[in-house]
Amino acid sequence: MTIIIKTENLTKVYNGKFTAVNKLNIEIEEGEIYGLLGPNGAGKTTTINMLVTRIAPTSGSAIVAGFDIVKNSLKVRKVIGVVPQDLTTDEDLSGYENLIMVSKFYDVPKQDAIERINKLLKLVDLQDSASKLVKQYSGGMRKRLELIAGLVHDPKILFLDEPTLGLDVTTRSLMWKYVRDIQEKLDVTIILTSHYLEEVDALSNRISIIDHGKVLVTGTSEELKAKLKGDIIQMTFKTQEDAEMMKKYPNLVSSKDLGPNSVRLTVQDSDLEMPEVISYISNNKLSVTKMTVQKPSLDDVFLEYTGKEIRGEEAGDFKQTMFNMRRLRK
Ligand SMILES: Nc1ncnc2c1ncn2[C@@H]1O[C@H](COP(=O)(O)OP(=O)(O)OP(=O)(O)O)[C@@H](O)[C@H]1O
Repeated sequence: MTIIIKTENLTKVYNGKFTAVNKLNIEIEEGEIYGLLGPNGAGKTTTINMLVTRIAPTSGSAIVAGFDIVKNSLKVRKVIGVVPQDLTTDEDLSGYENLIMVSKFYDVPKQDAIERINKLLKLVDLQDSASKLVKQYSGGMRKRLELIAGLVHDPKILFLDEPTLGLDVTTRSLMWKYVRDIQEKLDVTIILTSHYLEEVDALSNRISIIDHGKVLVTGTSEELKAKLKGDIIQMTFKTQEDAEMMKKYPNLVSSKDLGPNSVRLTVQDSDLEMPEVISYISNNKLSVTKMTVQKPSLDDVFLEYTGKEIRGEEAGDFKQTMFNMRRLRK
């Protein structure tokens, strides 16, 4: 395992008083897709801006592909690609012309550039639209073009800032396929920031959750979910008395009120616990109108570590089982 990015106590203080990134220590492995997750203002963009040498750290250091971000910033810039949140391609040029322009900016020799561009266009299925003007592209095509524009100079590391912001759900998941293909076929390390939890979950080999400029936890999605130790059962009853009675169920890790007549229970393992829960409901003649069982999602992990909720547009992350109480009573 080779570490391609390493930060040591990386710190950014704005205007001499506001610490946006606070002694941040991260290690990113070569070839991985690494997701940086955090609530608004957590310090993600500031961290990325320091790593791509856009802004200088106040203290601490970082090595990117063997180069110090302060002492060797020009060398860092040659080995990284950056795909910012905002669109950068020129609408009045074709996709191909845009990529040629980028290759000139990076001094890529002409023949190498042509070969590389053709390969990249093919990789994201844009080869047939390469000569069209960008203003004729759909939102998804434009994002794909932006993605490969960051790869024309063959960087070792690609920084992707919110790669699917503003795309619909279907186009977004198609984009994930292209990001995965790029990581596999071009052997590039990808650093991803996104506020779509399901995106970070689907793409990243490892995730760091950051808040107040510090790493709170790092691991694979499964490792992070496993840290929560428990599954969640949400129930709504006909009366508040029944909901209160349910909170007395003996095998709980924790319980929480969820509004009128509703509770959220955490149990060690819902698969093992459900028969007991159902017996308890039946023995105590509780009247349940709705029950949902869910394995911990990245949402729950995020909530646990940051105390805040972050929500993508769709919560497709968790296994969910609905129990109809009429069936339970049979
Ligand atoms: N140039 C600046 N001058 C002063 N404060 C700044 C500057 N840039 C960012 N900040 C502050 O630093 C903190 C971290 O900002 P940053 O943009 O890095 O967070 P973020 O995690 O990327 O948030 P978001 O998801 O909202 O983009 C915020 O409180 C922000 O207001």
